Amino acid sequence: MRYLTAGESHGPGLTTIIEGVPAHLSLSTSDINNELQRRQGGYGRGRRMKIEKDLVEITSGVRHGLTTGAPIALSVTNDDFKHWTKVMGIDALHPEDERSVRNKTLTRPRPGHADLNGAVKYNHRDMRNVLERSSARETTMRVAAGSVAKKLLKSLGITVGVHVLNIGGVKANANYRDVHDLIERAEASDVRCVDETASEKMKEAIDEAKKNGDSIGGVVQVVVEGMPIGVGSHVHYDHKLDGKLAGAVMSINAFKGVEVGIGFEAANLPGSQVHDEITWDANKGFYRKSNRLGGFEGGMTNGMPLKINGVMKPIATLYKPLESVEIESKETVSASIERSDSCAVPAAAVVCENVIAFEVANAIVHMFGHDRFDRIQEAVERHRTEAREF
Ligand SMILES: Cc1cc2nc3c(=O)[nH]c(=O)nc-3n(C[C@H](O)[C@H](O)[C@H](O)COP(=O)(O)O)c2cc1C
Ligand SMILES: C=C(O[C@@H]1CC(C(=O)O)=C[C@@H](OP(=O)(O)O)[C@H]1O)C(=O)O
Repeated sequence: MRYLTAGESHGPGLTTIIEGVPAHLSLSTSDINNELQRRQGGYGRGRRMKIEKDLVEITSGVRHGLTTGAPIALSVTNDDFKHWTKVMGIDALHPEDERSVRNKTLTRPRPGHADLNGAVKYNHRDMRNVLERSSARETTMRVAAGSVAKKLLKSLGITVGVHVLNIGGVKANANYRDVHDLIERAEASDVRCVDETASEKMKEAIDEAKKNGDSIGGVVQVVVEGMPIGVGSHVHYDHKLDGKLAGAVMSINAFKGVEVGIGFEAANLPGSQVHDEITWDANKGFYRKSNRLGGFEGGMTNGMPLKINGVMKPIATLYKPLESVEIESKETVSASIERSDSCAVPAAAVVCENVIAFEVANAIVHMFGHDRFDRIQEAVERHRTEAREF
């Protein structure tokens, strides 16, 4: 499976086309809308999310509630476009609209954003041409594509959840029974954190950053339970699933690092405290007593829950802006200020969950490869039985 996205932040709307989704998978608009709604929420979001009501339109690839095997095309309207019709118009600029466009022209690049690099690359004197596409508004469609993958995984008994581990240095005590408990508790929290005490402190940290015209980042953790053993590959670098997941996480706006299992902590510990001992039981087959390696060995799943952490840097647009240079006059100035979130970690957690779901589902379709979802279901069940009896 693969997908492309298109759309500008304040343009008419956003689109994705997903190719390779097997036929006969049950899929409804509400499966997608539920995920889109989750992405819009979370403490620390700015005013934009009050303007938008992200609702998907499925325009191909689904009939009578089932996928057909054809490309699935999804679109979401930008409700904010009505305030931007002159600035973001598709037709050639009309002279009487020039003033409105000039008012929104971006010439003071924001450190930490794509503004300057994109402008030099494409020779844009108005960096709005860069901002509009580099904006995380695009993650709406990544979540839409991921929600189709999540539906596929759910139908195979695989559950994906996410929670926030750290916001601005406030760390959560990440105790949960299983992924279902994690989901219930994280979704009940304004910051998607299972630790109620830490949730309150995280909210205070967000308020404090906002008050100071500053921003904060954090760490999110995606957990995937129910994975069959051996998904991914040890034989080709580009089929190693942990590598694919790391790439997917790093491709999210503002994500600067990825950890699998205990991640960077492995550098500080001896092997005896890192590797997960192998054990066997007549009912379960092979399993591990611990899960420090986050469900991966040799680029493949080992049957334990997948645990992937993503690190998000603080939001780049600052209401107390950093120093920059005006690109025409070359004068030292304060960077441009755009309406902004003060912390998007709880929202970005949903993006992280969905991009991971897409890669995991893709690896499953690759391994159990069929055009028909019912055949994939049978093949996964057979594989689970064989693994148990191995
Ligand atoms: C869900 C989400 C919301 C974001 N909201 C904002 C925002 O309101 N303002 C901002 O400057 N950056 C925001 N960002 C981050 C920027 O999009 C990101 O820093 C920018 O695209 C540059 O990419 P890079 O940080 O990966 O280099 C957001 C990111 C995500 C994932
Ligand atoms: C629109 C979304 O997030 C936007 C991401 C974003 C950025 O610079 O990445 C900047 C802000 O855009 P605006 O200036 O229009 O408020 C966020 O609101 C969204 O997540 O749907």
